Amino acid sequence: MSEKSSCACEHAPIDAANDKAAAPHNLAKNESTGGQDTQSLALKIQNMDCPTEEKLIRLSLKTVAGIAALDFDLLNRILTVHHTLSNTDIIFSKLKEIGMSALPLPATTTASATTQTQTPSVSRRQIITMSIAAVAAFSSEFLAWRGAANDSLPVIMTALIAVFAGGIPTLKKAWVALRHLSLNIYLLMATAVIGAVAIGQWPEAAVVIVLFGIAELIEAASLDRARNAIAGLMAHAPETANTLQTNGEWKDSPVNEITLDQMIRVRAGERIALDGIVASGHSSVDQAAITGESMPVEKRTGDQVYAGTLNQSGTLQLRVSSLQADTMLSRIARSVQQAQSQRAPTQSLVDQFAAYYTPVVFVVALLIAVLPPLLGTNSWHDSLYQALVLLVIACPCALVISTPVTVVCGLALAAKRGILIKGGLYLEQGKNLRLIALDKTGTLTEGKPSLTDVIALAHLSQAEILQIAASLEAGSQHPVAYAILSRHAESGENLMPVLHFSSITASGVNGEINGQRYSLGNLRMFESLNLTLAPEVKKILDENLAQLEQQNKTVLILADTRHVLALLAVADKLRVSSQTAVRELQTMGIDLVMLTGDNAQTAKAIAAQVGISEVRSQLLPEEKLLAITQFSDKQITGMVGDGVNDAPALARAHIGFAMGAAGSDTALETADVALMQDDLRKLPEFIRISKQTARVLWQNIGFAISVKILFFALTLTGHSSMWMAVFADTGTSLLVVLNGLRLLRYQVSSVSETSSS
Ligand SMILES: Nc1ncnc2c1ncn2[C@@H]1O[C@H](COP(=O)(O)OP(=O)(O)OP(=O)(O)O)[C@@H](O)[C@H]1O
Ligand SMILES: [Cu+]
Repeated sequence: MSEKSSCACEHAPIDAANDKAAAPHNLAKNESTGGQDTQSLALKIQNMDCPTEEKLIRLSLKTVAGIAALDFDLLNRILTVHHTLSNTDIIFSKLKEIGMSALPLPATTTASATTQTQTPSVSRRQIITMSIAAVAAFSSEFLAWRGAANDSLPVIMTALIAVFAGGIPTLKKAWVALRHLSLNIYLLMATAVIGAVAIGQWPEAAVVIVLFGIAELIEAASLDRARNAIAGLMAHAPETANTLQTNGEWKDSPVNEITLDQMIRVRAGERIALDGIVASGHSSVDQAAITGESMPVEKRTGDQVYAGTLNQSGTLQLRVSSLQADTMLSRIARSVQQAQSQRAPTQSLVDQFAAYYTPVVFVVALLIAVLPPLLGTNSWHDSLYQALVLLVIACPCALVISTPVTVVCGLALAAKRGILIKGGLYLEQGKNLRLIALDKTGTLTEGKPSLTDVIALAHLSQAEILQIAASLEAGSQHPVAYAILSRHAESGENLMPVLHFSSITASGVNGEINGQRYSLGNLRMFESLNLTLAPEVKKILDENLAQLEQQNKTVLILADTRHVLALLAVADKLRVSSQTAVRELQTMGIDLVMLTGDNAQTAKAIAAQVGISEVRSQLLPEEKLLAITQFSDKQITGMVGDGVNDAPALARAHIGFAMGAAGSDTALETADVALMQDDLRKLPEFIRISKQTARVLWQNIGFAISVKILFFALTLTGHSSMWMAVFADTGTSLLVVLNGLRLLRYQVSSVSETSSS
């Protein structure tokens, strides 16, 4: 065998490198195509189930010039071909050659493909023919056991029926593999069966191939379940919605025909079909499908509601705010789907192991077949038989299949709980987190501060101060601006026009109102103005500043070009859940550090309230980034933020968590792990899911390897038979898949949940 024999079975490990290149973000331009625009063709391949088929497809498409990369999503049976071809017919004919029929999918709807109900992998016909094969195979074995010769006519006849009814798909796939000089489980099976026949072991041949066929069917059926774990996330949104027609009547229409800004009506007890803004009505909505949060949320006019969530009490009229493919629910499904097509580290490890394991066993089998008879220590017949048994256990199937199934189930479990993980890598790394840096505003606190004090230090009245401050803040997105603007809105006054507005990150805002230049911001900003203050003003300013900070408030200074005009103070509330989360994380042995742009006094006070001892305050965004860089050089570091102006720090951390992702697109996109709910307790929950996934992963790997070792030993000492090996091999595959699926039912019970409910 050529270089291909190094990747004998299943998941072709040589392709691990290609997979990196095929990751969607690296694809925009492909070097090998000289910068030409690469197009993507998404194909649904109904009979692409198993990693072996991935290998075959790669081999067969490798020869086509103009194909840049291949993306495999085996679980959803979607192959994405990135190419520069003007005519894609060649792809279809190449696939046909290896017995695969491909159906093109519109490139943008790969996500909604998950929403379609999948045709089950195992048809009724397959079950019936397999049953016939099973009966025939066991009759053959039975006849032989009752004393008929292994190569007597009735035994051969029943064995042949078994092979024809149950073995044809296996033999066919083996033939394709042979033609492409690739060694896979089907070829091994076929070799074993033909070998058995050659040495006159007809019943053995029949039983082996039928057992293998049955196991393949069961495995396909259980993979369906893993597949549905993700499709199940999408099953929640209804396919039709009650929409307002132009003639004023309400009519049910299919969701994919509904356009933006159309009005839809959702009655109590119905699921919402599309994302929208409540236009009228009042109800409580169960948002578990999106946030994993079990408590219903009150919704009234102006509130955002999501597709897939359950309207519990009143009728709601909504203005549709996103099309079916763009709903939060679709984006979650798409994100999980993308996550699972990227290989997790353990998977690459396992693939690498498989790359060595199989050829080694193959060589050993060869030696066992040839050496003892040549040395005269064993007969040709027995040696050949032993070698064939070894071939059966040469297949690392169980090992290779268990990892992706387990990871997918872990991802699906987390998604169900409102934790969106962007790749198996983060799921695996979660358990290794040693330090987590937390942003203060919007992460530990609610991020919705309210204005508590307005202290005039010059000639302006409180109302005038508020009006100037609010006008300046109108152009800012900062939570502080929100506090000032919402207080101003209550006064009913108008905002004044601002010229030359600028907003300085982590400092404040400035601009010109009625010909006068003003600035509003923290002490840093004020000091940069370099005002010379009269000693008595300076004294009053310092006293007030100290006093407000003593009360743990964030203080802003309003000044014009010559005078300090006022102090404004805002205070933010700690989230109730933060304290519990902090305690849980500390119990897990994780160090916590609070990073904030706010003043030292307030920062320290908030940290003390939640129980965090290490605080870094008055940080600029680049200083936050620097801190994260230092932390992550030393240990596995996580960073939690809202994703708005801490995106670089989130990206630098090993795992960047964004809070409240259901409300913010940036958060959803920048984070490695998006917590859909504004609840820090999702963090320990994520770590627990990560630990449980790792546990199942290693159980599976340990189990699969032990069975292999056991059979290796049994075979070398002449204690195993071929059907035992098949049984062990396929049985192991099955058990590891089922063990992986168990994750879906894992109860992520947490201390905080039981104590707070
Ligand atoms: N638009 C603004 N108006 C007034 N002051 C501002 C504005 N933006 C920032 N500041 C001041 O700069 C400080 C630092 O801001 P920054 O956004 O870095 O951190 P933060 O929101 O206070 O806290 P965290 O870093 O925990 O999110 C704020 O505490 C506030 O005093
Ligand atoms: Cu295999």
